[in-house]
Amino acid sequence: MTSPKTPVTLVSGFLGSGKTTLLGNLLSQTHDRTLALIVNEFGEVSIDGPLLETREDGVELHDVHGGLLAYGGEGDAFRRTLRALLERRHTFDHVLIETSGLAVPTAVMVTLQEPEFAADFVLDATLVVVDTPLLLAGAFGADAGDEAARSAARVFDAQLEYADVAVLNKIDGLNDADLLQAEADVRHRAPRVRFLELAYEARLDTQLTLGLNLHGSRRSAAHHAPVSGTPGDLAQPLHDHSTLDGHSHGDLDAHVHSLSTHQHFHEHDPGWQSFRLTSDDVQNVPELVRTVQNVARVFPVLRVKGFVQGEDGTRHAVQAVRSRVEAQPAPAKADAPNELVFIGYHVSRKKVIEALQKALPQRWA
Ligand SMILES: Nc1nc2c(ncn2[C@@H]2O[C@H](COP(=O)(O)OP(=O)(O)OP(=O)(O)O)[C@@H](O)[C@H]2O)c(=O)[nH]1
Repeated sequence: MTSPKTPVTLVSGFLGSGKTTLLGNLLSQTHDRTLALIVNEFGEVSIDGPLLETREDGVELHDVHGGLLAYGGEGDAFRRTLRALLERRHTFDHVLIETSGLAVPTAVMVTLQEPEFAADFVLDATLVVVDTPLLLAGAFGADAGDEAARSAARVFDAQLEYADVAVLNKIDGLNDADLLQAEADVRHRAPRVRFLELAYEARLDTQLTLGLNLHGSRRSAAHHAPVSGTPGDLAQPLHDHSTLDGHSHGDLDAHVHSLSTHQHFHEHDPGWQSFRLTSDDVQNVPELVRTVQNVARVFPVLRVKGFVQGEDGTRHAVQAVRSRVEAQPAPAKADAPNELVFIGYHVSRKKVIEALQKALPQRWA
């Protein structure tokens, strides 16, 4: 008897939308199944891997950093990882894949449909994590001011297009009117998204996230049962299932068709660049936070993340999404460098170094 296919959930979402935070919370909440996690980051070093590594025992983490999960290049690293997972398929129940904030999930979807993998893995659902305050602020508007914003809008729209579930994240400070507006925005931009979920403080309901079976060939009406229990009005299914057309996400064959006709989405806008800076000095963390904030205001830097050693000896995780910067104590790690990864659009490494040099006594290079 052949064993059932292992479900795979894809988690996409623009840079800094909260994918890693949501996954970290999901891992610590999920006790009824064993998860394998593949994380892909844009940039030459992994920051999310270490953040997730410390979370939970019994989760196997595969870090495919260095670019976008896509055809060729990193796509081969992804295939190698999938092959490694295939060999130990009996040791976990579900695979979660976090794609980079600049990736569109189609490349992963296509790879899962290759004969080598399709016999053992099945796409469960594709989630897109939405930075709701940024959406409401118009940061992903097609008519947004600069080229960086327009490129961000294109990536975001392509991520929405292939999502089954849109997760409205970072909603802690929002009121009902904001949430209704965000729902309307998502509905308008992505009429094929099937479900909206609200993630309060980056927490998702496991029942509404894993095991949705939205792409399996033996789907039944029953698989929607848990979704009907979604809390809150906004979390209702966006569509009557019967109204979905053949091009929709509801059917494996339809997907093959739609994916192969949309391969151009894999082409990555070369304007997006990342670089890593390091420092040998201990850092005045509040001062560093202020400086990173200024850098993000002055330069087209949309994301900064890394770890630094504070003057009091505490290691901190630094996270910036646009000019919103925070530093939180992180687990100590001997000999870990002070490192910050900057991701931006046509951003000059040299100018960012100069700006840090000007504002801080510590040397970054
Ligand atoms: N206020 C608030 N902040 C959040 C929430 N979720 C995530 N964040 C913060 O947003 C920042 C980015 O979160 P990540 O989880 O690293 O985002 P990501 O999508 O994995 O980022 P990339 O992998 O770089 O694209 C961090 O500073 C988080 O603490 C939330 O629900 N509310």
